[in-house]
Amino acid sequence: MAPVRLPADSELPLLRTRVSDLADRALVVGDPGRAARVAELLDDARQLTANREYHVYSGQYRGVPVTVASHGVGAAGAAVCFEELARGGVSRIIRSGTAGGIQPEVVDGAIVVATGAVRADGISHQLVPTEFPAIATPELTIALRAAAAETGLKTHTGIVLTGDMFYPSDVITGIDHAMWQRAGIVAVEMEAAALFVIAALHGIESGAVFAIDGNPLNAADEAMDGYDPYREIVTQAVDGSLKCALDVLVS
Ligand SMILES: O=P(O)(O)O[C@H]1O[C@H](CO)[C@@H](O)[C@H]1O
Ligand SMILES: O=c1cc[nH]c(=O)[nH]1
Repeated sequence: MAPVRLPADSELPLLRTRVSDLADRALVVGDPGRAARVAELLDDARQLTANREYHVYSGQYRGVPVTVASHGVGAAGAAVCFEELARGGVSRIIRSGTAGGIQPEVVDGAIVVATGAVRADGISHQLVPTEFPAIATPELTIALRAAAAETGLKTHTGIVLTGDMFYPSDVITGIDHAMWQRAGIVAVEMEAAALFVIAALHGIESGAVFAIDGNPLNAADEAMDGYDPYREIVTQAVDGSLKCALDVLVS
């Protein structure tokens, strides 16, 4: 079955955006509030739609048309956003999000560029078997790493872990962060694997850059009791990673 491409005059069922209003390049973020803040950085920005967790804007960045869309928390809902953008003809998608550090040196305020993602999410296995790797487009990864280095913030590059569990249950811990630390995983988040897999299946480009908002193992806080992503040090890294994502999106 060839990847679906929708006609320009159709509307994406859940993003509720007309295909003809989409730019060729899209920045995706989890938080609708962050999408609104990114829209303020664009010229001629206009909000196309706000349906469920999906808030969609189009505008121009450095003279290049771009779309910004929020996808919410979790790979299954985010996959709807990524799939509809691809069906609508978007050919480059970059995710800019927050993530927790897994290696001891990956701490608050740093930027992480993902080379690929561990597929510990629930949706990507239903799209293609586990043996299929979740990898970012190498050219975008290299460009994101160079852009991150320019921010002056501490940056790391490597494989991230995409999981569905943010808060562990008190019955059993669902993700063995220490094991993934031993395997060299840099950071943990919840949507990148779905993006990389869906983009690969559609034959389009994808990349991801993250602001680190904590380190559950360093803090001995796998229960995430002390989680606070709204501190100034995290906001600076979020702004830095958004700028990297936009610069590479239009490069
Ligand atoms: O900051 P965003 O892009 O939402 O990304 C991260 O933050 C959320 C959890 O707080 C998850 O969506 C995770 O992937
Ligand atoms: O999934 C996530 C996102 C941000 N920070 C974390 O620790 N985990």
